[in-house]
Amino acid sequence: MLEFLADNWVLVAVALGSGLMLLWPALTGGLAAGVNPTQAVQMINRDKAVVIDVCTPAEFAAGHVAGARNVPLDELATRLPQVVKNKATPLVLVCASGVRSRRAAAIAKKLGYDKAVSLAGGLAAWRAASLPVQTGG
Ligand SMILES: O=S(=O)([O-])[S-]
Repeated sequence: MLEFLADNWVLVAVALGSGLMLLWPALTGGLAAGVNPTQAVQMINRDKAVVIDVCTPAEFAAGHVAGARNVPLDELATRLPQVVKNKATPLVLVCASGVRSRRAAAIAKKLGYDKAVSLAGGLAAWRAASLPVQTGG
């Protein structure tokens, strides 16, 4: 165990870091920071929310929230209305760690998607919560 920690201190540091990032929204407060993975799952299951991954296609192929659609951030404004026609649809925006998805949620709201939220902590938080991740385009 100790040997594992010593050999894999980078992994340990990343795990601690992502743990802190999970806490961060709670500390900084509010929905502006986005929803946590549990809240996102509830939105998906209960409200039939659509998950939009705003990463690049390469990042998306390497791993994404199961069932997510890929609309890279720089194409969001033009492509989102084609991908999700009904603006009343709840959206969960996801990226690697929550920075781009926050911007994406703001863009989606401006486009009229009032129920757009960002997954705080991004795919890292999703993985940390042991939720399903898919690979491939
Ligand atoms: O995915 S990220 O924009 O948070 S680095």
